[in-house]
Amino acid sequence: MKRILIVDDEADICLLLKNFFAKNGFETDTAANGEEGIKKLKEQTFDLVICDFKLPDYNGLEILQKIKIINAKTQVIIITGYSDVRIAVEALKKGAYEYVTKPLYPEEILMIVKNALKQEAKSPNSTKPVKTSTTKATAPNQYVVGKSRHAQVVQKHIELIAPTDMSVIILGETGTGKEYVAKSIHYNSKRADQPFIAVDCGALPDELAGSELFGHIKGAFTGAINDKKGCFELAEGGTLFLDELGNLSYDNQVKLLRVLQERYVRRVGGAKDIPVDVRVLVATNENLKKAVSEGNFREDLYHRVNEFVIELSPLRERTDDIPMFAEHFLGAANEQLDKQVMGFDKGAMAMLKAHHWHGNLRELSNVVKRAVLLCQSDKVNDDCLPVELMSPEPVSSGNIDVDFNGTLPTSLRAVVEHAEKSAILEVLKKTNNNKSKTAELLDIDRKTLYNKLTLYNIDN
Ligand SMILES: Nc1ncnc2c1ncn2[C@@H]1O[C@H](COP(=O)(O)OP(=O)(O)OP(=O)(O)O)[C@@H](O)[C@H]1O
Repeated sequence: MKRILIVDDEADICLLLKNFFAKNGFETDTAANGEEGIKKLKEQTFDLVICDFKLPDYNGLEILQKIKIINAKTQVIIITGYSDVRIAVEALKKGAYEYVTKPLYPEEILMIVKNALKQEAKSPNSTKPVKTSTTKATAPNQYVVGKSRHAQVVQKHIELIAPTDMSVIILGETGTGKEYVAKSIHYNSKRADQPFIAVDCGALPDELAGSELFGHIKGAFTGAINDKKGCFELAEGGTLFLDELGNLSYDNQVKLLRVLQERYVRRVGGAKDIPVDVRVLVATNENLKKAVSEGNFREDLYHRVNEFVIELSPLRERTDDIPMFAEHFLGAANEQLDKQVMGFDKGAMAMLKAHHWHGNLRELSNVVKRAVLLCQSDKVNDDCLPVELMSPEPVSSGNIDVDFNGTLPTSLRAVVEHAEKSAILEVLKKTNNNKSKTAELLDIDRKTLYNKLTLYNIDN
């Protein structure tokens, strides 16, 4: 029986999840803070941890790091508020399996938990922060090109560059699809039948990076109990995708440059040069050029990998692509959740197009998946979308009408009331007169909202 640890300082959430997972055939335990969770993880083995991002003693990234040190095989799912999506994405980079946003829907977490545990069972090597991808996982028909001009240009570049052996730097914010582009280059190249190996250099601890990339021989360091191939050898004949290249230590940058120039690797502790034929694609969401000028990234390595650049725009700058991706994610979610949601109604699509999407396609995919899960009708409507999507800009006094038509207000109280009424009217408009959502966005309860509607003579 798989074992799950739930770490959350909200006793209700712990209890709800504990009972729900117990009913679904898991053995569960809970901890009210990070320290207690760590203690339990040291004493017992858990297959998976569901952990709140904001604990009284640790934040999600800190606790994630500690969990992975105790047992790198333990899958971690982070619970976060919607506004923390950017930090949650950071957690994914540091080895979390997935993040879920509040409010929690047990069915949604159950699905994620099952997938996480399946993946763990399938890949005995998952102790290593190395992701290997197979043809199946990247079937070209899952790749959406998009219809914006930007997407069309990117596609042209992929087609142009794929058949060559050139190194490519893929630039873009988190979740813009850099790894997808790398896979598309690989599967459109003559190396398509050979391995595609992805390494997240951002998740590689410095002391492990050399061995992960170049391999090691038995006895090279404490813990090197066997000879091990590195990613270059694993990718032989195929493509190696180095994500977050900017995070590689200077020392490993030197070694990497040597491999790229001389086309052989030497395992850590080894004396033999092993020839390698590997195409290297790299991605970064940092400004590598700036890192070079600041002396944090080797200029010679930068020039070596910079044979061609593909830059992916943030989703908010190519809103024409949103409907197509949303439909694609909807199809995937229908399949995964065994649902038959037909599409999005006008209001929901308008909200998707207006949102800022800090987490880009990854965030859109998660939002659509949850919407499909919650959807009770044939189309996704605004009720199924996170309330945060209702107000693309945070409600602030800057948005609120405080104009008294040139006359001076009679009292400070009148100013407050005027601002309050304007804020309520504005949010009601944005939510299509939905009282629950209006109250939620204004952070008041429904009763208070109704009192204020009466006070300010607002129709309801
Ligand atoms: N072209 C595409 N077609 C379909 N889905 C895509 C495409 N590009 C990205 N996605 C979706 O967006 C998610 C994030 O993509 P990907 O991992 O490639 O982004 P990334 O830029 O490499 O992210 P990070 O910087 O965080 O590593 C994918 O899991 C997939 O669901």
